[in-house]
Amino acid sequence: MANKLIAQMGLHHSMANVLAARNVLTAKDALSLTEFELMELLDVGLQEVESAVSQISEIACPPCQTALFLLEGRLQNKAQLGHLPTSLKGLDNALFGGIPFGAVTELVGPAGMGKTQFCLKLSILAALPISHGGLNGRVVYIDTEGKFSSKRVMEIGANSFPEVFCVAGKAQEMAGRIVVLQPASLVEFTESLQQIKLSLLQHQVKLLIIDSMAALHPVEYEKDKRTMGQHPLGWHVSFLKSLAEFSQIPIVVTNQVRGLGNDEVVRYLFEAKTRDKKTPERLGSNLTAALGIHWAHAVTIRLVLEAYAGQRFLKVAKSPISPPLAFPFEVTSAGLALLKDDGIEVMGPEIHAIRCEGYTDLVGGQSFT
Ligand SMILES: Nc1ncnc2c1ncn2[C@@H]1O[C@H](COP(=O)(O)OP(=O)(O)OP(=O)(O)O)[C@@H](O)[C@H]1O
Repeated sequence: MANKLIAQMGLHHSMANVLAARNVLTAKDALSLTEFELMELLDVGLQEVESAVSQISEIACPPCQTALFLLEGRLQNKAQLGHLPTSLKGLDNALFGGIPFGAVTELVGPAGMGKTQFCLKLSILAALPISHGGLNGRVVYIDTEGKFSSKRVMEIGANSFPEVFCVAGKAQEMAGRIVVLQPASLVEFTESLQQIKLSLLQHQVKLLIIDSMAALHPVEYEKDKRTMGQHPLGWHVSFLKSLAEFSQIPIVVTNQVRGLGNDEVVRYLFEAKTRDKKTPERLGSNLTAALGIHWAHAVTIRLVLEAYAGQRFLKVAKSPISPPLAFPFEVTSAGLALLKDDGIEVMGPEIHAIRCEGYTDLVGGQSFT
């Protein structure tokens, strides 16, 4: 509620314009200032400020409501709430439509498992015309590892949506909607995030991707977290959550895995028969998501991509609406493809690779908090 936009609150247009001109955009921006500070900043009288503050406060603090009221409201607003369909039928069914708007969704898994492939496909889906199941919007893709491949975007697009990508000029139009930022450091990444807040609304951005978040996480922190104090990505975690709420778009971030008691992020090459000696023989309970528990609590949906017995699986590991399901998948020239649309309920010990910190793990409902 603190992130509710003042522009959508029905204030008198002269007051709304003055607030916008002074960059007071959300309820939080306005209510963090005293009335006298607002008078000074906006150059208006006390009465106007009091009336605006009272209207903003009333809207920002909603009245009590019942579960029935919420249910009825949700049904009515279902179309507006929205999801970005992933084109993976089983996953979309499990998530009631796809990647939800207004929330942070995380893809976690070892290197080479397909997280970037999934992100590229999601970018295409967000850029596609609505008539083809897309969102007809722009995408901001923050590529912290320098792995973004336009060629692969074209390949996935042409193989998944030939009816769009094979029309002259359309592939270029779709690719032109994906804005790629490649920050070279955590400081640059922080600056990019601060700058895009307004652009998301102004430029019809329908999806924000950060691939990968773990690459920005300083390794020294994991070695010495007791003495280093605050989590280095603590601000980013809160900012992304509020950005998702504020912009009502889906935010997708990737995270890697590391060995327990081992600071290095695990590199796992799915095709390679020979593995790094440090990599556990079986991707078992020795792996954990590279960004720790603080991060795990901030994401609304966690999808784990992992391999077991020579097969890749996509698991819904954390979701407020879906049971823990696993879908076998492969990466094809058209991107990720599920081998089965019916998810396997993963409560038994048969599939488990990555510990999910901060909530119930898929293995036998055991909690690792
Ligand atoms: N053109 C293609 N056709 C089929 N499969 C492909 C193609 N390109 C990539 N892949 C598959 O995608 C995998 C790489 O996936 P991806 O780059 O998404 O990994 P990742 O999980 O993002 O890794 P990292 O954590 O290092 O970023 C390769 O192992 C390969 O199996």
